[in-house]
Amino acid sequence: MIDHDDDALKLDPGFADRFEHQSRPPCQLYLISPPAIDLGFTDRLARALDAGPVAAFQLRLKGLDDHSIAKLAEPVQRLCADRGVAFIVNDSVGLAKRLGADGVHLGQDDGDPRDARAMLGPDAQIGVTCHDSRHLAMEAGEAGADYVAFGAFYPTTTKEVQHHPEPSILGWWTTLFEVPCVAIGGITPANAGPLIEAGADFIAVCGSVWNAPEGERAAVEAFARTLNL
Ligand SMILES: Cc1ncc(COP(=O)(O)OP(=O)(O)O)c(N)n1
Ligand SMILES: Cc1ncsc1CCOP(=O)(O)O
Ligand SMILES: [Mg+2]
Repeated sequence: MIDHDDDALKLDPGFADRFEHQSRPPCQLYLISPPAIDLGFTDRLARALDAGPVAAFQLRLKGLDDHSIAKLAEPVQRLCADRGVAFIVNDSVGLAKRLGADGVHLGQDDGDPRDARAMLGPDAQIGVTCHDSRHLAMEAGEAGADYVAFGAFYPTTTKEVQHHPEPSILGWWTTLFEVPCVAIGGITPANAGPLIEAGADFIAVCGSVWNAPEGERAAVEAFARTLNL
């Protein structure tokens, strides 16, 4: 078992087998939906996805029940599928299953990744929020997460946050583990550099794309330049 003291960082032997020995693919963009959308959102999403490489899109609609989200999801999911972008559902394993999504993102109160795996199967992408905690990240890795997410690195108005990791947590993770890590929270084309250099496998972004004064197309183009894509 993992020692519950972050400073001790003791790993079980099985998990240690997943130590990193190879170079990693370049950092990619993970786009998160605005907290609320309407049926016209697909035009904006198409502009964003056509502006540069986007590895994954997360449907994160807070305050709606699964049935309402399912109705909004259908054209969004089709658009992602047409462009080869992984479609990830936030919070709800049941909704991810119902929609046949590519994966689900789980916060610390959104359920156990092992239960999600049992419901969604081996091919599902399961991500887990780990805030600023090495311990939570190792727990998520042990539980079979496909990525761990650290944040919020920068001030954000998209979500009330209590944890602010240093970029060095990304380097620590990538030095030790193969499971990809996602950096999130207030990331813009202008401030993403230190997170990419520290080792983020993905940068997850919301407000800097959907609230960009110059529009979502220009924002994704700017991220593509920052990422050298
Ligand atoms: C990629 C990614 N990282 C973190 C989160 C936050 O998840 P959670 O802590 O469950 O908070 P809500 O997003 O549900 O408000 C995320 N959604 N995606
Ligand atoms: C969902 C979430 N989890 C931690 S910060 C955050 C908000 C990300 O949105 P933004 O890119 O606008 O800060
Ligand atoms: Mg959540």
